[in-house]
Amino acid sequence: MTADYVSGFAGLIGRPNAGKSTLLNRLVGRKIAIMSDKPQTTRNKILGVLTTDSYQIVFLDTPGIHKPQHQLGEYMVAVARNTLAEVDVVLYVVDAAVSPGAGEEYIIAQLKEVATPKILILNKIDLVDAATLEQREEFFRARLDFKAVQAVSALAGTNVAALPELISPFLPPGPQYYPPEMVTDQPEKFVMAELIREQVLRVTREEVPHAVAVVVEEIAQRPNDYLYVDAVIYVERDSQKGIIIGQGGQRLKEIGTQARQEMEALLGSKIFLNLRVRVKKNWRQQELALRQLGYDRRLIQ
Ligand SMILES: Nc1nc2c(ncn2[C@@H]2O[C@H](COP(=O)(O)OP(=O)(O)OP(=O)(O)O)[C@@H](O)[C@H]2O)c(=O)[nH]1
Repeated sequence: MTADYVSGFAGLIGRPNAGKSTLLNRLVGRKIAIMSDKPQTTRNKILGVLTTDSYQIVFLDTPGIHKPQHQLGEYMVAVARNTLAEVDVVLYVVDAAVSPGAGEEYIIAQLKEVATPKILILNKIDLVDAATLEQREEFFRARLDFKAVQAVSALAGTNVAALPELISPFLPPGPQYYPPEMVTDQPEKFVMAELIREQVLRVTREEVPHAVAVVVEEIAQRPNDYLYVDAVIYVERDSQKGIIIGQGGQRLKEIGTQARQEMEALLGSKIFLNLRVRVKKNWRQQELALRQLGYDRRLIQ
């Protein structure tokens, strides 16, 4: 690792079907984004990590941003926008084979609100001719200021290798957040956290807004094929803690039971879930995600 090492976060954004997962699989070189068939109501997920001798790029999903506001609630839109503002660079992936419509205009409007450097990725060039590609580039350039535009075919792998070199100039000096051998994060932890969070939202409905984060702190193998899972539900206020726990702990019990059953179905093993609720004012998803992997950003910076 060199003294001028850079590392940071690249936020991926794009309409469903633009090819984000395919691109990430190409970039990081392994099948990832395992939750892609779930509705995109999730918080940012770390999709993958690309580590070289001179930089480390952590790819973050920015879910929700492509959805119309009324489906999401203002809070979620604000969270998505905060992510875009917090990452070091935004990768906007578009399907060059289709004419940009209202969905793209919506994303463009969101991106206009943030000052983060943006890179446009025109995907699926294997399906379009040169004139169309030029038209698409003009369309997007006329609407947003991009630091770079790269035409790729995520499926065929064309030009994908050029992307990291376009991204790395926008990363600040920083440490390797993740061990170099780690291609993706620990997906099972993220999946489990997500399953718990879904149950929290389901059981509490409108009472607790989306101010909930879940961190799976430990997964341990126990005798008789049991997996011990230790998880914390973070909320921002004491009142929210009360809502989640419920009368006599009833709600927390329901959340835990449902989440455990889903985990068991997904992982095919028996699970003992130890679930707690903690109040943490102004939690930030990136910090929690790093913590989930055993890193404390405050300690390593
Ligand atoms: N021809 C062609 N097809 C592509 C390319 N990249 C992705 N696809 C296809 O487009 C479809 C959508 O790709 P995904 O990677 O799942 O898209 P996504 O943006 O992750 O979609 P969501 O999960 O809905 O957000 C899949 O059928 C891919 O095989 C490409 O470069 N060329």
